[in-house]
Amino acid sequence: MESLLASRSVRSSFAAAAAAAAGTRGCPHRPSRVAIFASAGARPLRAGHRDSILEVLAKEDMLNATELAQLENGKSVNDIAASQGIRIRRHCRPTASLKEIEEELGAPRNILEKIIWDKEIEVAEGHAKKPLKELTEAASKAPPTRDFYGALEAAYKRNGVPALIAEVKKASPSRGVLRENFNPVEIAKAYEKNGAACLSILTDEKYFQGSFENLEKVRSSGAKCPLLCKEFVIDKWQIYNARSKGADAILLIAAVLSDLDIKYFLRICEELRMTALIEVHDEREMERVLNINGVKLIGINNRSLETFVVDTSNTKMLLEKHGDSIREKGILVVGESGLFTPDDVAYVQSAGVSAVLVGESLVKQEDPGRAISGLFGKELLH
Ligand SMILES: O=P(O)(O)OC[C@@H](O)[C@@H](O)c1c[nH]c2ccccc12
Repeated sequence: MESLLASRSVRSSFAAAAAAAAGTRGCPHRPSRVAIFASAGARPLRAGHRDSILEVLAKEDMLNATELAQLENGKSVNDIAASQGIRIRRHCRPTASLKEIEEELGAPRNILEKIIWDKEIEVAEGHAKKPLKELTEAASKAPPTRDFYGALEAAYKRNGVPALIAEVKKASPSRGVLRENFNPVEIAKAYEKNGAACLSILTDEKYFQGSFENLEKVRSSGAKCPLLCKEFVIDKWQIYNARSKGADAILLIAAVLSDLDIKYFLRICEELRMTALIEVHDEREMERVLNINGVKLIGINNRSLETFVVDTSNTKMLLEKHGDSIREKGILVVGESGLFTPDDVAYVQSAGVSAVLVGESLVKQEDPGRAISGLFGKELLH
């Protein structure tokens, strides 16, 4: 499997084969991806069909790791995910109507699956508007990244309380609109002034009322903190897009991504010098992620993205079990969601987190900057 991830050599040999296949020349970008997706979800592809699609996709550098494995082994993307305990399915049909998708897979099982099904369509549209090649060029010209991991580590040492990743978040599917009068740059500046180590910018529009425009605005406003792009990443296109708009770090959600995709996306992050925050929610996801080399930052989400239930004891439970191997590997842990009081912060700190990711309890207050000292019970120093 590891050889699949040697993406450059795999891709260049595929690309050479594809270049020889005159019939594929000039093949429009989107239909080729659609062709694979049309049969990627549930059924393996016929060998001949598979090989020609593989050539086209490889030529255009459009495969993610799990798709490549699926094409090579004849296993469906959803089978590969399910074998790792992933409950979120892909429809792999970005041009189909919701009705057609639901005829095949039934209704989405939960909100996270719904978000991902919409994201598949959004990403396909993004590909069509801005080919990957354009984005990789833009990403290579973006100003250098800031050290997200280093900023968290330093802030924890400096303040003796978990470093703060303060989230610029207008709304969420579980809580609705959190702040009517929402100015992302003002909020980001207030967070920074009051000691946030890093900022998290929600970019999902449909469910969180975020945007890449917000990310760009905060980056160009003179904010110095490293920025996390808070997205539902399912495709490397999104990582290059985030980098080209100034992100220093990106969220990867283990409930959504197969091991192979996490490994592949980690490589891309490394290449772009970005930090990956890998989010887990349960025991199985934690075990999977701890078996992946190169993971430096793990977020434990106290909120289930499938049921919205928030339970901070989740962080404690997972760290009681895995704290030793996490420390051995030098991984920093971020406690995510549902933190409102100094007691909440102290609780996750005693469980072993070095950083916290907080949105609602800050953004809902009149002055989100001042809310920081309320959350920690003291002022944070820069
Ligand atoms: O607003 P809260 O409860 O403080 O949570 C912030 C952050 O943890 C939450 O927004 C979050 C954590 N993981 C996510 C994944 C996608 C979207 C949002 C999230």
